[in-house]
Amino acid sequence: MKSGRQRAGCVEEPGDLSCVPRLRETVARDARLRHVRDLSDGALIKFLRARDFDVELSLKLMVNYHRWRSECPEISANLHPSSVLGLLQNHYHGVLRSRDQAGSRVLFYRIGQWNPKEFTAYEVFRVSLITSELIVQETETQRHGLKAIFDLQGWCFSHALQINPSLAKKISSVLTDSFPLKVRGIHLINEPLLFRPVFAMIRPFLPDKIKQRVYMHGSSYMQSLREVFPAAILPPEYGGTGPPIKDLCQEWTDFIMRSEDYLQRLSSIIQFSRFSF
Ligand SMILES: Cc1c(C)c2c(c(C)c1O)CC[C@@](C)(CCC[C@H](C)CCC[C@H](C)CCCC(C)C)O2
Repeated sequence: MKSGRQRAGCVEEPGDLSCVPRLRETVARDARLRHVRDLSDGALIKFLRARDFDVELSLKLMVNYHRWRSECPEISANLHPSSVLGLLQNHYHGVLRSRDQAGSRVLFYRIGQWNPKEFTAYEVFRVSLITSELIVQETETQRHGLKAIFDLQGWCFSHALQINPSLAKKISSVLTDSFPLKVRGIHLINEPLLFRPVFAMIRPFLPDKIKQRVYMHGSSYMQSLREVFPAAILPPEYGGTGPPIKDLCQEWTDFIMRSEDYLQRLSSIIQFSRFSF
């Protein structure tokens, strides 16, 4: 039997939107989140969708999200894109124009375009955080999560040196329980032997669920990547028939730059609040 709300046509997904006021009350009563100002439906629902409408788990995710941000000001205090424009202009990162067959957003990162003499790992991390904050606003992404392609061509010793155990921990917590996005797949391509010790540092912190979603494709990745993503959405450089990498990077950089004001607002909320954990 359909519920009243379904009949009225308000529920457009299996999750229960009546959870929103319940989460709002729980957050309002929680001392750890007393500095959180935005308790709008939109702000709460992304945490609920990320945890399949379990209020307890959504609350935990919210606490972790705010704690992570306050503990990592080097990454999250200034989300203004001007600080990472050089990376974006060097075509380090882009997002595919179309979602995959599961409705996931598909992001790609090209390590070879990161010059570690110019940008620290924290700044590189910030690029991911910026994109995550932008795509988490999309309802479809809240529902179907993201997949990331890491092209590790050009990974060298100077990159490896930047990844210390503390950063490895930050990477694993953002993948696991500190950001309201469902990570549906991490696809590593062109990974050199030199990447193994770095992944060995991150791996122990990952729960089995995420570990199982990390795929190593090696250097003959074209075939196996096309088994994961439709050729029509992949750029030709990765064996697809979609738009080329440079167009995708340009489009996403333009989108990030147009979102400057929103990102600036997000950072100031974090900068001026005092979280006490
Ligand atoms: C919300 C969210 C964030 C914020 C995010 C990622 C994903 C999937 C997210 O959902 C993936 C990338 C990461 C963790 C930033 C990584 C930054 C570092 C400095 C890049 C260096 C290269 C890594 C050593 C390559 C392997 C990483 C995978 C095992 C994730 O940032």
